[in-house]
Amino acid sequence: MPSLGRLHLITDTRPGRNPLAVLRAALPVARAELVVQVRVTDDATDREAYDLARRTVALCARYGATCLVNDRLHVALAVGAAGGHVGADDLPVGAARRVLGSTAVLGATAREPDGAVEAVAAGASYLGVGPCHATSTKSGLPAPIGPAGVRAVVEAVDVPVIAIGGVTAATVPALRAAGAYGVAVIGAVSGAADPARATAELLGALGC
Ligand SMILES: Cc1ncc(COP(=O)(O)OP(=O)(O)O)c(N)n1
Ligand SMILES: Cc1ncsc1CCOP(=O)(O)O
Ligand SMILES: [Mg+2]
Repeated sequence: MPSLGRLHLITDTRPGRNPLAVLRAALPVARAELVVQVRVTDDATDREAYDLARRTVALCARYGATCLVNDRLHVALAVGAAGGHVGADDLPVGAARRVLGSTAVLGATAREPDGAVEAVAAGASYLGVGPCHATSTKSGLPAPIGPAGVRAVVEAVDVPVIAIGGVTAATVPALRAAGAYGVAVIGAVSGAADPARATAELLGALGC
């Protein structure tokens, strides 16, 4: 399996956002260091998810970036994405691994060490850990775990830990110091006035 990029950019498909424009800005800056996770709103149709994922796979291929699909693993397979990401409301990790096959990238959401160890045993190749900080991008989340919560998971597993939730360039150093391999963001890039510059700042903070 090729090495995982350290900056995960999750698409923002809420009304008024333009995920493909954001990707066109971020990809030339981050190239192979970028993992794009196609995440659509729950009310999006599979056809809408497929169309965005298909275009994202093509864009990523131009820059050597990796494309993953959130939740909808049949869409990941249909567009030839490198893999997918699942959480508590999605297919269990073991089932997701069977769907995607042994060589795919499979991310799983974890919040504490026990869940993290279980996810890795079931076949996760990286963990998305959070929310690290407060965020308004996703509702219904539990309290933030902070860098200390990230460290607890890092110490329990031997796969890359990707910190998520309210991550900005300013909060990256503490997350890296806690052992995070990389970070996943939505707002820090999609909500930025200049997404290319925001991408460069995140990469700089990650030491890439
Ligand atoms: C890298 C990364 N980490 C965590 C998540 C959250 O996944 P999940 O808990 O399934 O929530 P949704 O994103 O599906 O709403 C993620 N997507 N990516
Ligand atoms: C999908 C998800 N899962 C945990 S936090 C989060 C949202 C992250 O978005 P942002 O980077 O804008 O806080
Ligand atoms: Mg999910």
